[in-house]
Amino acid sequence: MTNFVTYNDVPDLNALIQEGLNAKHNPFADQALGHNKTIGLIFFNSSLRTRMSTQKAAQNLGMNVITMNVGQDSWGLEMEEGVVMNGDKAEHVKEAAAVVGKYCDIVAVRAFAGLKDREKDYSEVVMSQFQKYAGVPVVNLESATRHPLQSLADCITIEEFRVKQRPKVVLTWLPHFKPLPQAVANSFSEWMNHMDVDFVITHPEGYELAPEFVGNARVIHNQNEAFEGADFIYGKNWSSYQQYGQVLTQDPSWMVTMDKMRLTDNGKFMHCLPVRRNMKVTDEVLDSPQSIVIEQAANREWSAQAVLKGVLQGL
Ligand SMILES: NCCC[C@H](NC(=O)CCC(=O)O)C(=O)O
Ligand SMILES: NC(=O)OP(=O)(O)O
Repeated sequence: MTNFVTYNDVPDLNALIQEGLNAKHNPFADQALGHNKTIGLIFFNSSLRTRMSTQKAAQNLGMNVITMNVGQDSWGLEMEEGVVMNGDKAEHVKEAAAVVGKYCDIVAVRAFAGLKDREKDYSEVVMSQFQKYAGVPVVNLESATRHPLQSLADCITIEEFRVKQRPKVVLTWLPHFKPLPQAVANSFSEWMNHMDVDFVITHPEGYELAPEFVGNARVIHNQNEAFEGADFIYGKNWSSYQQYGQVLTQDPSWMVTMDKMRLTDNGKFMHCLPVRRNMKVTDEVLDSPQSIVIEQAANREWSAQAVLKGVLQGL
C-alpha cells in the first residue's frame, strides 16, 4: 500500500482483515519490518483510541513514533494556497508537511470536517495537501469524510462476532445535541458495501448520507423496522449532509434501548466511541453482554497494525 486514505487504497479487503486477525494472534511477528522507521502522528483534533492504538501498532512493528498536536504543540497551519498569511496561522502546510516528511517515513493525519463548508470538507483539503507535500505515504486517522482505520476495525469485529454467513448489519443514526461529522458513518457504509452482509441504514428524514457512501445500502426510515432480525447494530450520530452541518432533530426516541435491542436477533451493539451514555444509547445496553464496543475499540490496534504493515512493505 502506498497510502491509506480511502477504501480505494485497499488492495484486498479480506486479506487485510486476515492481516488484522494475524496481528492479534501474533503481535510481534513483524518487529523487524519497522526497525529504524519513524511514523509521525499529526492530530488537528482530540483522540483517545486512534492515538493510542496507532502508536501501539507502530511499536509492535518495531517503529519509532512522534506525535504532534497541531495548534497546541506546533504552529497553526494554513491549508489554502496563494493567500496572504496575515491571520492566526503562522505556517503553511507546504513547508510543514514537507518538513514532517523529512523526519518521518509515514505521516498519519487526523483532521475532522469543519462542518461549515460542504464543498471544502468533501474535497478533503487537509488530507490531500499532506498527500501532495509530505513526499511519503499518508495514513488517514479520520479525515473530513472518512475514518478507514475505524472501518477496518469494524470489519474485523464483525468477522469475529458473526454467527451467520451473511449477517444483517444496521447503521443507525443516534441523537446528539452537537453537530458531528459524517465521516464515521460514511466510511462504515462505504466498507459495508464491500462486505458480504445485508446492510441497512436507518435515520430520520433529512439525514441522508452522500449517495457515493450509501452505495447499495437499503435505507429505512422506521428504526424499529430496520432493527428487526439484525445481527449487528452500529450506532452513530452525524449532522445533516443536505442542510450541511446542521442538527435537524435531537429526537430521543432514536436512542438505542434494550427494548429496541430485543427487536434484533440477539444482535450485538457497536459504536466507534466516544459515546455519550443515556443520550445516544442507554447504560443498560452498553453494560449488557450484547455490547461489543470495548472489543471493537481493542481491534483498532490490529486494524492499524495491518495497515502499517502494508504501508511499510510498500516503502
Ligand atoms: N473518532 C471517533 C468519533 C469522533 C467524532 N466524535 C465526536 O466528536 C464526539 C464529540 C462529543 O460527543 O462531544 C466524530 O463523530 O467524528
Ligand atoms: N473511535 C475513535 O476514533 O476514537 P478516538 O476519536 O478517541 O480516536
